Amino acid sequence: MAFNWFKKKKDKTEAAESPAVPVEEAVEAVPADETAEADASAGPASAAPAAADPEVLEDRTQGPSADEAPEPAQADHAPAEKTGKGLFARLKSGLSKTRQILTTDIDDLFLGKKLVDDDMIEDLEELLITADMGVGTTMEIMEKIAGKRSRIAGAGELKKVLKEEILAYFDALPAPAPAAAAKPHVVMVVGVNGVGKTTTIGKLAAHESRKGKKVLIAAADTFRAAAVEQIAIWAERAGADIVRHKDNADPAAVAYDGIDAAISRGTDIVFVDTAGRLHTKVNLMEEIKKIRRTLVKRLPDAPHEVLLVLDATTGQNALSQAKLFDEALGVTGIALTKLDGTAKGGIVVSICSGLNIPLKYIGVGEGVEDLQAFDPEKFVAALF
Ligand SMILES: Nc1nc2c(ncn2[C@@H]2O[C@H](COP(=O)(O)OP(=O)(O)OP(=O)(O)O)[C@@H](O)[C@H]2O)c(=O)[nH]1
Repeated sequence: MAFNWFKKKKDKTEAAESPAVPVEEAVEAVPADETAEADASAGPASAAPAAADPEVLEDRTQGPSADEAPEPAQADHAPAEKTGKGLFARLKSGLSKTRQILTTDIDDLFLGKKLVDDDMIEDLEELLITADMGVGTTMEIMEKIAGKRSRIAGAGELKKVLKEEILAYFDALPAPAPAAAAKPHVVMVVGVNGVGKTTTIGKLAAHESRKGKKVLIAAADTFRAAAVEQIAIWAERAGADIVRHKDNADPAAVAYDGIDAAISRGTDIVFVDTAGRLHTKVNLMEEIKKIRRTLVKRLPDAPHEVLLVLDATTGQNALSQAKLFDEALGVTGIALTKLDGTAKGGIVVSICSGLNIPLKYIGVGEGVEDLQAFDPEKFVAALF
């Protein structure tokens, strides 16, 4: 069976294996103009913590389960949604652009047809690439589907097979390392500018606070003045402490003081915000590495997590960024934001198949409850 996509396979494999995006391009993925003034108004003002649902962000690798967690510290926060259904609805709505491709467009493939034919295989391949599953992953999935084509009668069955294949990638992921039972537990948050680091920290802080944890944020993104203001608002709303210095202070000093304060105050968890952009991008990694070394100086086993924030709308470039940050810092987990703003939600599959780093959180909107612990089953269910 010589399908056209098989003919194209060699070219595509070569394309997939071509050098990744150059380092500088990768760290400069988000044009400065687009995000330079992603100011405080984009943060808590428009995305005030509303839901007091401890399940929203249950981190499957650490701490007590949502059920075991103490009552939220801030009972006055009116829970927007208490049920898993509400969260799932949010997830589903956040993934609607990608679902349009994977559901509606697959339904369309079968218009006037009952069985999978060569044209359909070709069109499906295009759909998966469009959804940003990545060339290599798409080709693997297509091979499996081509092998099962005689058993696939109708769009429903095709989607079922696709779901199974996608889940197989998630199942093959390494189990996240068990969280260190350290106090304070230090999470260093990194990523290029504008991906959503500050916002993600705000959401995580709100979540931890609601679980009754004492949270401190070290505002070490001293490069962008608005970032400190933005994180300060999130901290206040989350009931978290904040350690901040003057604009353009040494970020490593802020990080050090943050850990220092956390130790003396008996803080449970510290989030260290970092800048995503410097005057010279060459120095970016050096500065972040310095922050890491400084954390170690004050607390030898810190940071306990290095959470890399990636923006789903940057597509495959996110993978290049992940490799770069991993080489420099040893990334322990990924938060993938802005899945709601893209039809390229297949990037989740690319990340899980192309990197050996657990995907811990996904962002499907700007609200606190829209940052969710990544759950493969729910994700796939929401996608189709
Ligand atoms: N739609 C949507 N927007 C998001 C999501 N996560 C973050 N954002 C928005 O992305 C924008 C940038 O977020 P920030 O948290 O400021 O990004 P940052 O990485 O801290 O930026 P720098 O400080 O410049 O490095 C803000 O407007 C956020 O509200 C998400 O999951 N969905």
